[in-house]
Amino acid sequence: MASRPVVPEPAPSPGPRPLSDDLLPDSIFAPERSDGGIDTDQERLEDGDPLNGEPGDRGLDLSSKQALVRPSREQYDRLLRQLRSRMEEGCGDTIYEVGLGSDGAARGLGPADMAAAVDTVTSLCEQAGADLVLLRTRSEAAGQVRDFLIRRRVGALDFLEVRVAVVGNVDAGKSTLLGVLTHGELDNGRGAARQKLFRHKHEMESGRTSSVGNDILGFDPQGQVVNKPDSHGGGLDWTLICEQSSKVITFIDLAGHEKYLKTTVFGMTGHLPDFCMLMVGSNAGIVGTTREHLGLALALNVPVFVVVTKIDMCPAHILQETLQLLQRLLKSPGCRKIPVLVQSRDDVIITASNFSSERLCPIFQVSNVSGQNVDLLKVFLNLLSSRTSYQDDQPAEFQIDDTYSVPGVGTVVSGTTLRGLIRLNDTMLLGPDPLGSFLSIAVKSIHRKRMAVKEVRGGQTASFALKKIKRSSIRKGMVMVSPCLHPQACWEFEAEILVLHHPTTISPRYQAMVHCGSICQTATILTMSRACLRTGDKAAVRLRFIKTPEYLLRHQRLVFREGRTKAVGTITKLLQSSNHLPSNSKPPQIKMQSTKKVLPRWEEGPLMANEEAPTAISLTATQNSSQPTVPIHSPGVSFITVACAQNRVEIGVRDFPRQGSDL
Ligand SMILES: Nc1nc2c(ncn2[C@@H]2O[C@H](COP(=O)(O)OP(=O)(O)OP(=O)(O)O)[C@@H](O)[C@H]2O)c(=O)[nH]1
Repeated sequence: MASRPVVPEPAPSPGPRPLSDDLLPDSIFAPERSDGGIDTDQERLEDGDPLNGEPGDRGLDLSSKQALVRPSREQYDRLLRQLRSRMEEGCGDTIYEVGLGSDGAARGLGPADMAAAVDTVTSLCEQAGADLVLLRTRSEAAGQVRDFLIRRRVGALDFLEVRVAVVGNVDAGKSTLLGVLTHGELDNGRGAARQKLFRHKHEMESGRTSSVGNDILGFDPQGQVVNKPDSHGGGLDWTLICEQSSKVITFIDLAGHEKYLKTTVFGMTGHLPDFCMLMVGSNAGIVGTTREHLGLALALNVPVFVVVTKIDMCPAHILQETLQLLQRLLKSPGCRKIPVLVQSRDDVIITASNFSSERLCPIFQVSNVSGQNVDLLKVFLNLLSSRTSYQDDQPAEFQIDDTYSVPGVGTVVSGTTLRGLIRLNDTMLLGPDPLGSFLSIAVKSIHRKRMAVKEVRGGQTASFALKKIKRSSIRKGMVMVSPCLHPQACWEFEAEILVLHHPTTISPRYQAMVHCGSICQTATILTMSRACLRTGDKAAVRLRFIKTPEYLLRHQRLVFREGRTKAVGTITKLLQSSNHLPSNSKPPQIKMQSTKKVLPRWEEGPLMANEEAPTAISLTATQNSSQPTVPIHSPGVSFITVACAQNRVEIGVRDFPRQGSDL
């Protein structure tokens, strides 16, 4: 560790700088300041985002560029706390500027001061368990300014994870760019690079992505790409990549064609992307689903960056036209973005440092055939930080976005850990089933990106092998949560929605698909705060799922969609808890298995038999009982059959007075 300089001078702390005009790269996209285009200092402070490090430091003089040159012991400690908190905010990494202050003094440090400041930063990184990589050095009025990437050191089986959803119209070059990035080989302009990514035969034949695909790109602590395709099959060894990486970018490759829109919406909501990479073919321009995909990212508050492809084959004036159209679209009142054309490594560092503001929208221009600017995109990807910060002490929640049956392993579920920590052999509650119940389940093994691990944290994707459960019992949209959360499923909820598009009017009883996290189920509008809704209208609505109850959270974003009709919104209230059948449904066929060996008992609960004449009824189940607690085939009792443990169990449903539970 470098020695700690101790000289009593005011210690500033180089925190994230608000973007100023002179920092913006020269761009055809001059940011509009009239609509508050760039965050001012005042805005940032009002947002609760301190100008320099911790809020507690605000009253101290932390503004001098000399801060890192000769800090006192107390100042050093404060700088260390500030660095740790910035790394936490950045989910493991942060960009650190040396030689800049916010006190108005001329920028830059002389050689001796710069060397001392770098010593201090190196020492701080040692203390914080982080690696330091120089990103760039630039000359300013009073000397040099250096930008460093500081990244938390990770263990052999750990890596920082960032998810990027890849969207854009058909033929924009999405799969091709991912092939080029992850396999390190350029395209031939006729679809060679994308072949390695397609998962289905029909995709190989048609050249169209139809499913949600995952590809990974690993970076070592120095920011070098670690992906090395196998020389025989051209496949990637995910385990090797994860072992060598300090950061892994997971690309969620989504379909461009309109007929796969449902899958694309599911990818954007269910896979929880940190960022959205919108791809635009420079020759085709803003066509097809481009606007729709951009709108979806904006509706879900996912920061967007744009990659314009095929610049090798596009005449200059068409490229300019596409870029100008993009500028207009991004600056329009519906988007309110600040487009920034990225043309150099400096531009990359500036835009990456300020990208988390969600207002900035970097635009890259690349060729997958010549490889032009692909390296700039790689540098940018390495600098992206996850947006999901985690705390291990929160109760764990995991949302399931896919299920598998793996020979020799059994049932496997994949998805995203929303919060908390899940360890091997932990017991979680899996559900809800069609009756809104949750089942106790043990985690047999855990994989992150095909690599066996012992635990996963909030913000990380993972696959769990589960004990004693059939794949058919699990569906996308279910969750696994910590038992201490006492999860409840709900049939009905209230949401504030904004109608983005509808050809006519929406009124009560209208049905559409609700996408919320990995939930994807039709719901009916029961009531609305307005008589009818048209494009652009906002309303509070009450919705009811038509098939099964779901596990929802207040403040979750949702997309309400049917054909070209789209609304977005936020859940404001959860209305009904579990064990409520939908008003118009038959008793569901339950496939869930119970691992409990205890004899199921009568359970009280108000099930809605039908909406007109709600009747309190009750359920009973017997498991290999020679003396069932209820005469099973008595008149007036209807039956459904459920699987319960390894045995068939009959559940009788009949009219049953609320008070008389002593059957
Ligand atoms: N010349 C040139 N061709 C490109 C470039 N990028 C992609 N292509 C070609 O464009 C075609 C379409 O690329 P894809 O990667 O399949 O497009 P996509 O956006 O994934 O399309 P969907 O999967 O249908 O949504 C392929 O033939 C590629 O070879 C590029 O930068 N330059």
